[in-house]
Amino acid sequence: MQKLFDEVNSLDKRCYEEFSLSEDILMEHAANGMCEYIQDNFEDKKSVLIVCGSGNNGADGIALARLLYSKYNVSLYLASKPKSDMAKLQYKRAKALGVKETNEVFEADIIVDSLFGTGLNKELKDDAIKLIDTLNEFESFKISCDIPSGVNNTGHVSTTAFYADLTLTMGALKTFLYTDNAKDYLGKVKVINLGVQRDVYEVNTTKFLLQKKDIRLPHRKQKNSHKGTYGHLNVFAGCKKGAGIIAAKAAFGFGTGLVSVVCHESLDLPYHIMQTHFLTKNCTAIAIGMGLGKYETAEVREILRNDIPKIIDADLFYDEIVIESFEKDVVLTPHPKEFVSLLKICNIADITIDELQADRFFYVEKFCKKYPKVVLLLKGANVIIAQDEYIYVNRYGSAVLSKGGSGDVLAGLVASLLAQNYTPLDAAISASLAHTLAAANYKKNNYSLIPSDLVEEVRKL
Ligand SMILES: NC(=O)C1=CN([C@@H]2O[C@H](COP(=O)(O)OP(=O)(O)OC[C@H]3O[C@@H](n4cnc5c(N)ncnc54)[C@H](OP(=O)(O)O)[C@@H]3O)[C@@H](O)[C@H]2O)[C@@H](O)CC1
Ligand SMILES: Nc1ncnc2c1ncn2[C@@H]1O[C@H](COP(=O)(O)OP(=O)(O)O)[C@@H](O)[C@H]1O
Ligand SMILES: [K+]
Repeated sequence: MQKLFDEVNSLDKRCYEEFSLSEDILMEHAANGMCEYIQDNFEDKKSVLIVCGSGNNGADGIALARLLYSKYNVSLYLASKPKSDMAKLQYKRAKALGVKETNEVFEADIIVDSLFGTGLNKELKDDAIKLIDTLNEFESFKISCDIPSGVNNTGHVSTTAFYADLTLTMGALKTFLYTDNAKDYLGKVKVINLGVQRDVYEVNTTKFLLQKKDIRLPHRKQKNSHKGTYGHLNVFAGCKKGAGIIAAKAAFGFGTGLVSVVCHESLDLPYHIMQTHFLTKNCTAIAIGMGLGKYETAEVREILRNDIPKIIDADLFYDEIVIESFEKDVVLTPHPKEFVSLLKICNIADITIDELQADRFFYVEKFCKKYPKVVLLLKGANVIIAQDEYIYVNRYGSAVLSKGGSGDVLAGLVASLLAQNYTPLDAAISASLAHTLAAANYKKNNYSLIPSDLVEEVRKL
């Protein structure tokens, strides 16, 4: 796991106050980090266009121009006059050296976006939009300094943003880089150390970016075991039975010893999945919500109130009886539309999907503050998993998963680990990683995956 921070100003401040570093030293390291990347990856004399704004993000860019000067063919484009003290100082230094300025942007080998960083505090004006759109048209290798310009400090992109191939972010990873809206703009992300090693710069946090190594697969250590050792999952299937059946198959392939589909009607199930009309006695986890038309409210209420760990999905996010489960061991897996409904049912917020997506972390935190026992897994291009004040982000998913049924597979994977005695939080984290890493292993193309392919890939992890 890597640490995430909502803001890094306080971390910069700590460097000044506790380590006697200065703004100049931090900025020199920021610029030097970018310079080193360019030197390590591009031959001498390549053309580098550095596009700078008026604040310290621009100042980083101007300092970079100085460091690259003479080894590379550097052009500085000032979108606005240097305004911050550091920008003025860096400009004076660059000028003294003779760094070339240009009045027009062009398709250089490398473009560095130093327009706006953490200080983007209002809507982009027309000239900035036009500039960013022009830069985006170029085939150059594009580097964003700190943050792709146009992504704001909640991770929202309201008009446009710079499409980076690489974001060189300063000091530490910022939480808001990992919203769905920012995902297309980031490119690869590397952290640049600012005068001290990253682990010194960073402080304690409750927010983390998941890494592949954080997955815990349900490997079996016990030799003396039987199918019951690995749990009995009950998946409730209602009117849209397919959803429950996909989840059941995914769960079986991910290690659960016994999987039953609970349905009042007779189903045609694969031979290894059992059918039951009511909850089984030895049930160790429940998956409920997917396509759940036919169940009586009283029956569902009773299930939600029992103490068996459960994962709740889909239809139940439109029904306030879901709240019955919030003091129990539960994982909720809404997609954004379902989460908007959940927020409303829970009297937390009455917002649109766009409003949610513009500030995903804020609403997740609001929900978890009110229901600290619940594990919430908010689906999306970047999945957020949260419990109480802890937040984990899974960035490994891709558009290959944008298909009906992908969510049902995820529900099955979470359920499988719950049935095998994982805590709700561990189940959500490892299931989400398995889901996205399996999708990434599907190599045919990025459009043809179907749920059974995904289950196959999960089985090969
Ligand atoms: N602190 C440190 O030690 C270190 C800081 N570092 C670097 O500093 C960056 C933060 O710098 P920052 O705070 O100066 O903000 P920045 O992103 O340059 O933007 C502010 C400028 O943009 C302007 N502006 C804003 N929105 C606008 C809009 N829509 N349209 C037009 N203009 C707009 C705003 O104008 P104003 O609000 O004043 O009118 C102001 O002039 C950070 O991302 C990192 O790269 C690193 O070197 C490491 C050490
Ligand atoms: N562009 C994407 N990038 C990453 N993950 C995605 C993307 N599109 C969809 N997903 C993932 O696919 C799953 C879709 O779930 P959902 O919308 O509930 O589907 P369904 O209910 O049809 O099974 C979620 O886990 C979501 O995070
Ligand atoms: K930038």
